[in-house]
Amino acid sequence: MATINFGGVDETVITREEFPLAQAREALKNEVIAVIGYGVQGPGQALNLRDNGFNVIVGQRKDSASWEKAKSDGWVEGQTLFSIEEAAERGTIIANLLSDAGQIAVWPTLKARLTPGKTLYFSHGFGITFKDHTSIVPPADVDVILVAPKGSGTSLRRLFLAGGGLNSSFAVYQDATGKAYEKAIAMGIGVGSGYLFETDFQKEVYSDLTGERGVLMGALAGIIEAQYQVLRQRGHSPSEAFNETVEELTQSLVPLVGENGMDWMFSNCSVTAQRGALDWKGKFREATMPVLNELYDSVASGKEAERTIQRGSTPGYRQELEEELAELRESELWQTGATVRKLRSK
Ligand SMILES: NC(=O)c1ccc[n+]([C@@H]2O[C@H](COP(=O)([O-])OP(=O)(O)OC[C@H]3O[C@@H](n4cnc5c(N)ncnc54)[C@H](O)[C@@H]3O)[C@@H](O)[C@H]2O)c1
Ligand SMILES: CC(C)(O)[C@@H](O)C(=O)O
Ligand SMILES: [Mg+2]
Ligand SMILES: [Mg+2]
Repeated sequence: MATINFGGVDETVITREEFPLAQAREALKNEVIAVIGYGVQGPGQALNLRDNGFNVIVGQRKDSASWEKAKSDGWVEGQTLFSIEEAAERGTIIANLLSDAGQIAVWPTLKARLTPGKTLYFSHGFGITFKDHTSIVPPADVDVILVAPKGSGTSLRRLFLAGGGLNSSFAVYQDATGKAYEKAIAMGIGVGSGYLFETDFQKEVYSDLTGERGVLMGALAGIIEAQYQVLRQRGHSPSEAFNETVEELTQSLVPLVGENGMDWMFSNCSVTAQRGALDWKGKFREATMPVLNELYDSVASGKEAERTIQRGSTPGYRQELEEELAELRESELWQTGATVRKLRSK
């Protein structure tokens, strides 16, 4: 644990130096970690845990595409790859990495195998926080912990392979054994996190749902569409509109922000750009603040959870999502993007 000053505010966080991998392995040496679900976060966490030397098994629906993917990632049927029921039976830490809506249908299966002293692990505060909608209420004699990597499972794995890590939040909801806190931190290190910051289940889900619907995904996609449309309507070519909206953002400016902050990116642009961007930044902030507050209210009221569950438990929903993503992919904007990406190396 170290107290670190974040922009003037002290926070207690855990770094990999303070809680090294060897300590995490020692803390979980008697545990069998059953990763249930092999979608996006499942593979990232299971493979990182396995490569970090933990005792890991995977539980997944048989005869699904994810079952085949697990096999091709080296999980062996009957040894490290099982049905959900069998993995939950064998696991002492049950890592519930099913989709948030899918967790509802599978909950009775997991609950029946959560014998005293076991640990229930999540990567989202969704199921527990919105228990009025999910009915996920763990038995009192199990530990309930959370590690939520702040990024895609794909990036978690890629960064791990490159020697880095995604920062994760962690939380303890229920400490039946007195060891829940240590287990949560050890799991955080095991899955390949960068630094770990403490939260609670409600704060995790409120911030996560806001972030992904806001700046990280929803607002990003929306503002890109708006600027592209304005440029196209004002007579600019697809190439010009796309480069000025997306390609430059991803290839030049956001990497500079990631490297050394917003002012660093600004200072690597012309003074003309800096003056204009500083003048317009406030307008964008003020214009989006009401939308972001509306979004937060929608999350906190449970409306977003209700919709996630309602849509996510509708048969054919994955197909519906695929169709919406295909529509995005086939739009002029993103078709232009595909062409621009092909031309990158030419
Ligand atoms: N996707 C990410 O990178 C990411 C990042 C941080 C946290 N999370 C959280 O991690 C958890 C897993 O997310 P994900 O995106 O990997 O999930 P996902 O949508 O990819 O689904 C994971 C697995 O759940 C299975 N599944 C869904 N419904 C099922 C059902 N009824 N019965 C049996 N299996 C079922 C699917 O086959 C799939 O293999 C969620 O709580 C999510 O909020 C995800
Ligand atoms: C990767 C994200 C957006 O951070 C995660 O929250 C998710 O739900 O997939
Ligand atoms: Mg999320
Ligand atoms: Mg997230």
